[in-house]
Amino acid sequence: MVEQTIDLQQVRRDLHAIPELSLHEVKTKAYLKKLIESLGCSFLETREVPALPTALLVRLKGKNPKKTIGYRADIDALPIEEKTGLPFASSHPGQMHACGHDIHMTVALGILAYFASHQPNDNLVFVFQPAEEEHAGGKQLYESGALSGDFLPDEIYALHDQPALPSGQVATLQGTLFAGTTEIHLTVRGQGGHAAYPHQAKDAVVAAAAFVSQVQSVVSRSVNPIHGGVVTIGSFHAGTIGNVIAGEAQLEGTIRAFTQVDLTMMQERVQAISDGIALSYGVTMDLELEQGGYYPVENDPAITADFINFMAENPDIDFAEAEPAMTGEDFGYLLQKIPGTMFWLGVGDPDHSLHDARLNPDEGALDAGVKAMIAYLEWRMAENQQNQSVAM
Ligand SMILES: CC(=O)N[C@@H](CCC[C@H](N)C(=O)O)C(=O)O
Repeated sequence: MVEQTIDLQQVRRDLHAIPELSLHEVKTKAYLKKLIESLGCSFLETREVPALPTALLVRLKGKNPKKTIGYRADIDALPIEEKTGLPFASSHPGQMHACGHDIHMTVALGILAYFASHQPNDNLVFVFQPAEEEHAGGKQLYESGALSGDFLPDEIYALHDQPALPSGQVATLQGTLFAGTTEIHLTVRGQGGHAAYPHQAKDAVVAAAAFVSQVQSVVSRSVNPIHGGVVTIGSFHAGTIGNVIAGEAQLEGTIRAFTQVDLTMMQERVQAISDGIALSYGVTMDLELEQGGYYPVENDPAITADFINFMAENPDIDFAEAEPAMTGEDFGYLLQKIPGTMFWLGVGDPDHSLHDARLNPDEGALDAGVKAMIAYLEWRMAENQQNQSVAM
């Protein structure tokens, strides 16, 4: 029987009300820090990350540590105007926890609070990571060297909420769970002019529109259909008024695939299309393809087999095998460095997807997620104790 030592629903609502964009998670970090300090735990220490000031690492020293187990929660929000109408909706205009990172943080805090009052056998390191949605905070954190010494986990876990799954359901798979992604940042520069004299201008809207249309052929013509892939342009800004030809257009997008080989090939195709547009439309295409922060999320085979067996065999846990998804996650970068498992936690809102302004996760999932992870970690640590004593 696991008793919650913090009010999960209240914590989630507090965090939901103060969403902050990637690398600006100042209030969020202050909230996390205050709550963690209020636990008054004698075997808890925190580590700051000067290179990534909104990150926070927390270590619980184990009673008889054989391993250090990591648990990561991302803490940033999205530039979306919330449309849930909830009483605890975002108090920050144009910013929303529409990807459920408020849920991620609350589950992490629930696990942390439990082990702060029930000292674990192994060391536990909680990673509150900024900038998952953009700027590859996981990569930045790792490269800063903060996950080192006592704070370097032997294995690491993280969840992502999933509105399409029933509330509280845990789901994952052995192998690649999420795609690798590359952000697209494009500025098209032409020559503005009067709408009536297109021959004297270089229309950035027409060139950018051609780019948007032509990159659709990358997935349909260049990617093996059995492999799958995504090219989405999610943002397109240009022009000021209907009778002026725009001289500049700004586009943002994302390229996704399940393997680095496909991702690299797709990047090359997007680059080639961009070069071709520059030539044929007489514009400058300033194309930036962000590299390396969002690797495919590859679950470690052995650790994930143990995780799946435990979850599937536990009668108190609703477990399902997951299908791979085209979502990206910079936890994929951490999994390249530290073996571990990422899993979905169902939050039962099938009418709204992640990144929807109306997303309203069921809060019952918080308790289920915390209990499932506590049960798993206790079992895992007991196994570690046993295995180490047999080996000695
Ligand atoms: C789970 C989720 O929604 N993650 C984001 C990660 C963004 C990756 C990167 N910034 C990109 O846009 O390619 C997602 O959009 O899948």
